Amino acid sequence: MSVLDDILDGVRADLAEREVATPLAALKRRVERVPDPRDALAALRSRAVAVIAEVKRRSPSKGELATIADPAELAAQFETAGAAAISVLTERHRFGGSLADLDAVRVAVDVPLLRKDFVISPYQVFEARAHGADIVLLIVAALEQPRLIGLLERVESLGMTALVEVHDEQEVTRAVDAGARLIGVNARDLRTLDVDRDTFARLAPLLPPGVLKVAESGVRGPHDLLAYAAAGADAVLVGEAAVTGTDPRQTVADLVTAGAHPATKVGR
Ligand SMILES: O=C(O)c1ccccc1NCC(=O)[C@H](O)[C@H](O)COP(=O)(O)O
Repeated sequence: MSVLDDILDGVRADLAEREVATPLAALKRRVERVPDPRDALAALRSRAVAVIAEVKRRSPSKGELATIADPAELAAQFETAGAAAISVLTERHRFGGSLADLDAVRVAVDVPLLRKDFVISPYQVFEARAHGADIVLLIVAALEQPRLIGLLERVESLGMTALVEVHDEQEVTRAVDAGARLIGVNARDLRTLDVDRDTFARLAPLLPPGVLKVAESGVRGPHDLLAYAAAGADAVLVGEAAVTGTDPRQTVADLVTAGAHPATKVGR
């Protein structure tokens, strides 16, 4: 069984429990009471290369990354450092995340929030909005095309932005055909979990003008951000480096500084 299949099994089991605990009708009522979503595309466009900093406790590739006792405080440090958006992993089994983390971070920061999970059902999209998310991750590899299109429409109908994640040329075609306006190229191979930073440079030229391009995974520091910028990234998503350093605020601040005026950025 692939890592993705294993993750999706856990996601389906958890989802079935939550659907019983909180029926969709109740979730929809909650959505009506939360403030409108923030404009994530505008926030990401406001920097030459925006930094999306991630609250990431553990991962299938690295195991335990950080003991994050207070995700709200960590996210506040990311925001103070200049992160344009904050990603919160909410998957439980392999990443140690939760919707409680999303709630805590929502209260602590004003920047757009990404619910980073393995979204396979409209229920999870309503859930993301009910818990204050502005952006929802849709992983092309986890979704048949009609479902990808349906979820993208659902995300946008709730005023949120979909970050549509791709790993290869075929997935780029599917994301573009689905109408994605924010596309993330993830350098981490979902079968081997290896990170190949050249994936972004290979796929970015296939993305149409007007699509905002996010380089996901493998950012160890400013040099990686600058390399992604040189290949055309509008934003980078950084998890491990942001949570494992001794000073998360400084780690993100250094990335933000590098992203403010990159010497080379394709497409600018
Ligand atoms: O991080 C993993 O091991 C992983 C494994 C399988 C599916 C997804 C995975 N990570 C999710 C992400 O996309 C990353 O958390 C994100 O891009 C940040 O990556 P990094 O900066 O390399 O932690």
